[in-house]
Amino acid sequence: MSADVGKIGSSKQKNLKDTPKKTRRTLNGSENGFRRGFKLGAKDKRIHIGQKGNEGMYDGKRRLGPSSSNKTRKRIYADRGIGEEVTSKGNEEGSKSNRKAAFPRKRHNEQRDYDVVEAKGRSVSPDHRSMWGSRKLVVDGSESKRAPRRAKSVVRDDGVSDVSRVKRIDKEEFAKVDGGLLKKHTKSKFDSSKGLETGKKKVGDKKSHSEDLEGLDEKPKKRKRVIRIDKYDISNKRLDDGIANTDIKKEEKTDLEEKAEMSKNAQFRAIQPSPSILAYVEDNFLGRRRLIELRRAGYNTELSSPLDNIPFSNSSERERIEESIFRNKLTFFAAAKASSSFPPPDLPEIAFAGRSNVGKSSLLNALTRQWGVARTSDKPGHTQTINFFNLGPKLNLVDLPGYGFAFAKEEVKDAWEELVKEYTSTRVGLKRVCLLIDTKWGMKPRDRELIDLMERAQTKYQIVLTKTDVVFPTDVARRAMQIEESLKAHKSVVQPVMMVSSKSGAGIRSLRTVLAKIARLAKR
Ligand SMILES: Nc1nc2c(ncn2[C@@H]2O[C@H](COP(=O)(O)OP(=O)(O)OP(=O)(O)O)[C@@H](O)[C@H]2O)c(=O)[nH]1
Ligand SMILES: [Mg+2]
Repeated sequence: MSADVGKIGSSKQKNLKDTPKKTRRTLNGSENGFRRGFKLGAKDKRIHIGQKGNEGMYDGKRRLGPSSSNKTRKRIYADRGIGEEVTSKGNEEGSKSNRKAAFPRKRHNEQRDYDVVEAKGRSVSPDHRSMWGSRKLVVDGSESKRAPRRAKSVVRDDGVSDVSRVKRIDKEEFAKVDGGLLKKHTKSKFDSSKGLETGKKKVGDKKSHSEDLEGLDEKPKKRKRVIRIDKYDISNKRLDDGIANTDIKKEEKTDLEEKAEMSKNAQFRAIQPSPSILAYVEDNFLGRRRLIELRRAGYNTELSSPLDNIPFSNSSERERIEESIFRNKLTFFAAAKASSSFPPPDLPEIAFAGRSNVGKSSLLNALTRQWGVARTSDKPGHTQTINFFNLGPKLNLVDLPGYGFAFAKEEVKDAWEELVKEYTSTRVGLKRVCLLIDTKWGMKPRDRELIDLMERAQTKYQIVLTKTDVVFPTDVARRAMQIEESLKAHKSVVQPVMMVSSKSGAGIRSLRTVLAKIARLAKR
């Protein structure tokens, strides 16, 4: 019998299979010089604890008797047949020193285990319970030998997970481990999975048990594919060479783009604005300004667009506008989606063109101090038709849809652009196109396209820098200088470049003066 103690043979397995489940439980174990055994008889369903004395009893009602007084070794064998008694002589001799190391005299550790193993509310004597607290799996008689890896699969091959198995052990107080036995491990906590892992490491002769377990493992165990990554290799080559290469190329590309962008920036910074432009910027408080600076200069910063110095948009306040033509009421009278729906050119017209969101509609309102007549939005593409406004008996103002980026379909945007091109190149009575450029971003290819078109059509146009309040004064001057330089050779452009901010009101008065002059000089 002792020779069979630790062996998990296929014959044993067979026996086990043949045996009814409930009566398969004969357990034995050894620990700390104690000997305990549980034997469940086939008829009386009793577990006899201890090899010789068998003082500890476990009956069908889950009651445990007192522990073995002779303190023989305790070991649990789950694979014993009904009525079989198990000895573990080999264990006794083989590994006393190991056991000492594994189970030091720390009673408090054992005590922890006791609390966990309760048989349905009934108390179990510490000596018995302690052996359940352990999850050490002993396959061989020798504890000091390590269990083969297969032992793990043996435990799991019966289709019951480790966790549920241990739970069952708790519940029934039996170790039902095929071909193995549970042994006390003083250090183990009652963590089922952890406990089994620990046991797996410590038990068994690897070679002999691999052979023994061969029959049990009919299916070849699938090995998980392990991707080994060299922690010092930062190239990521092993994962995907292709991806790494494209990434590098992309990075190079963006680097080049950045350099180009940087060089553009550097070019812009290198621009030396003329003293006249700088003086104009300073006089009109263009660019980003502190409120305290404006206050010191005598402007009322409580007003909207304080630099325009006109508090409200009612008619009495509008009387303060220096140019009489802009005191008139601004009235919307036509919207056109196609050239066929343009109104007759009865009055001279001044149009406002530019990219979407550049501030065309806002400028119309700022010039006339009539907020909300031309609708504005922070969403590019708000104005989608050519909108005609009348400003008194002598002038019409025209708000054009923007081009470039907008929240609209490509076809729709193309249609707007075509409409703008048609209007600016063919419209009779069009006296000037104010081409608005965002001061921060400067001129874009689409702006140049329109310029080229107006040059061909000999339409007079003037550049107006908008949103000057968001950049530094020197940058406003630089941008004006840059554009003036780039358009020097153009014939239809009207100098100088105007600079405004609808928000602060800076430059609005100057623009009014220029536009009012056009109206005065225009012939019907
Ligand atoms: N900071 C600042 N923001 C401005 C200025 N002018 C307009 N804006 C803002 O810019 C956004 C666009 O203004 P719009 O007047 O609707 O621009 P738009 O050119 O008519 O735009 P589309 O009709 O889409 O072509 C709005 O949120 C305005 O408040 C300005 O001078 N300074
Ligand atoms: Mg608009």
